[in-house]
Amino acid sequence: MISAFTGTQVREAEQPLLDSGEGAVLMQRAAHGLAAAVVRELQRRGRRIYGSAVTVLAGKGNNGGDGLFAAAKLASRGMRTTAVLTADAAHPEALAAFLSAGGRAHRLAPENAEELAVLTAGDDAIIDSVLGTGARGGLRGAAAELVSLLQELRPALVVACDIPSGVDADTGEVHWPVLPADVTVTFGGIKAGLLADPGEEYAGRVELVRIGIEHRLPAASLLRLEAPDLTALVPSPGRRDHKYSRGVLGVVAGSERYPGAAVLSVQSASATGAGMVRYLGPGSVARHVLARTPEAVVEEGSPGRVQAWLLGPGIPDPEPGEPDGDEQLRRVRDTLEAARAAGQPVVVDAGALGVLPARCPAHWILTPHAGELAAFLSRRHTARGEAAVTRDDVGSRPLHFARLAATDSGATVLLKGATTLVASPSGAVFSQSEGTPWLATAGSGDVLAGLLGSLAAQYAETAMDDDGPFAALGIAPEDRWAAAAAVAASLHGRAGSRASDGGPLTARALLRELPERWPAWGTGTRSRSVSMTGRDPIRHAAVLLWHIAAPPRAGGGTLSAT
Ligand SMILES: NC(=O)C1=CN([C@@H]2O[C@H](COP(=O)(O)OP(=O)(O)OC[C@H]3O[C@@H](n4cnc5c(N)ncnc54)[C@H](O)[C@@H]3O)[C@@H](O)[C@H]2O)[C@@H](O)CC1
Ligand SMILES: Nc1ncnc2c1ncn2[C@@H]1O[C@H](COP(=O)(O)OP(=O)(O)O)[C@@H](O)[C@H]1O
Ligand SMILES: [K+]
Repeated sequence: MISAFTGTQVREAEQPLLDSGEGAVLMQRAAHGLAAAVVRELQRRGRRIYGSAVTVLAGKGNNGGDGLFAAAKLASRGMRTTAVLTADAAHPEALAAFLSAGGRAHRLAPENAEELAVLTAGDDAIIDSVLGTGARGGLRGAAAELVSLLQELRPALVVACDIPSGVDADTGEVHWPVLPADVTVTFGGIKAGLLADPGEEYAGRVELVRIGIEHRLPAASLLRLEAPDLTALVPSPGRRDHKYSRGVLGVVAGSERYPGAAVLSVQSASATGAGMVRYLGPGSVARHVLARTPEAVVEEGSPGRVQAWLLGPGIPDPEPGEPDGDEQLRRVRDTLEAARAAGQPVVVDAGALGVLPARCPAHWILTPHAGELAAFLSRRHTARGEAAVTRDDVGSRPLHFARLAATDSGATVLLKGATTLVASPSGAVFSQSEGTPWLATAGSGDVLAGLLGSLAAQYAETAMDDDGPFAALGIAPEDRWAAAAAVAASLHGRAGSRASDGGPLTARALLRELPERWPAWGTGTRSRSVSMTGRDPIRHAAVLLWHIAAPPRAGGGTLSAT
């Protein structure tokens, strides 16, 4: 699992060492890691180190100090080094070290910004050390102009020091302009803003350099599941399990207008391990569902026992002033009441988001995209006389609004996007980013909803217990449903990347990829390996053994009929 921290958390962890006079040592470690990353990246690209040119854009704080010390180290390896000092001052010791290593320094001013941009853009590498965790707001004045020009000139390699300047280390909010990095070398702890959009988009590959403060860090502000976590968390049946004990999912989805969402979500749930799927909806939709998933059970009256519910895919939003006008929405409301009384987990998607009560339990998982989250929050805010929230607001501050929705409603909130964020009402957040933009295709969210519903049904009985797999990974009880949703987001993203293979994909192709790759999600997808905490090796071994013992599936096959 990858842990990420706010800038404040990292600074607080550093403080005792700064107080005891070890700041210079920390900075040397950071600079050493930064210089090594530049060398590695140039070598990866087949560039010689000796004689290549690197420019450091250095601000006046410690971030600039890191960059100047790193450039001094690169100068001593024979690189041609230039510093562009973006402020009226620079870290004095670092600048002295840089100059005595043979570096040349220019002071940036409005008059020379264009000339320096052209000079710098042709270099083999640029180090962005203008602003770090001490930034307030973004680049201004000549520094903003220089970076805007550099953006257009597309430098060969940009390595950001700690965080791309202009990205908020705590939230991932972006103050433009920002120079997009190929690599961000971050110190002491990964900054949360590197794993949340829009900041993540500017960070490139993230590398963590340990500087000796790691054991002082508090609980992470943001977590990301990795392949070994999925291995531990994806459910697999015990030898004596039967279809009811494996988890039964009830689905209220689809409408005359959008029958496909019911088809896809039921098929997805059925293909991803639920022991049984019970479908509730209009007869015409049920016929489509059965045509694709004959193993689903269509319920006409009150359904048999279920462990969890999926409500809402393909159900239109409630009409203003007439929330109960629609037959499916009435079912959703009734089911929500029954599920609350029974303590059942519920996945709430699309139209069902419009009929939620003011307070929900944490085992209800909402799955909005940015537009749906904006509408959800706006309904609540305007009812209290507060300002509405737009889709753009959510797009520029997704971490803030996902957290707000979770704390305000009490539910777990999975906000879909390029990076999917899952906020627990406790404030903890998971961030998963294994997908591909090709996943932005109609029906892809319905597949996610079915997958998450299926997992919720399988997790409902015992997985959240203190001797279950989430506890074994050190996940706090109040954050386990958020982790469950993160498992779904991760599997969905990985399946999407495989189904796409760099090209367009359909929701049907995504469906085929999910179960086929069930045992092998961990391999071959982009993952940022940093640190793993508290994995239970015994359970891990047991799961692996099950996968080894399971017969290989036929190529392209799914567990359900297609
Ligand atoms: N504290 C430490 O000992 C360590 C800190 N490290 C580095 O230090 C950085 C944090 O250093 P600082 O606290 O000096 O913070 P910064 O280097 O981010 O810069 C803060 C300085 O920039 C100014 N400033 C803030 N916002 C600005 C803006 N929008 N435009 C222009 N100037 C602005 C401030 O007035 C302040 O002088 C980290 O990101 C990391 O790179 C590392 O060297 C590891 C050890
Ligand atoms: N640019 C992107 N990169 C990666 N994944 C994306 C991107 N855009 C959307 N997705 C994913 O695709 C899915 C789309 O869901 P949704 O918007 O509900 O679509 P629909 O309602 O049409 O099924 C979500 O899982 C989301 O995270
Ligand atoms: K920086």
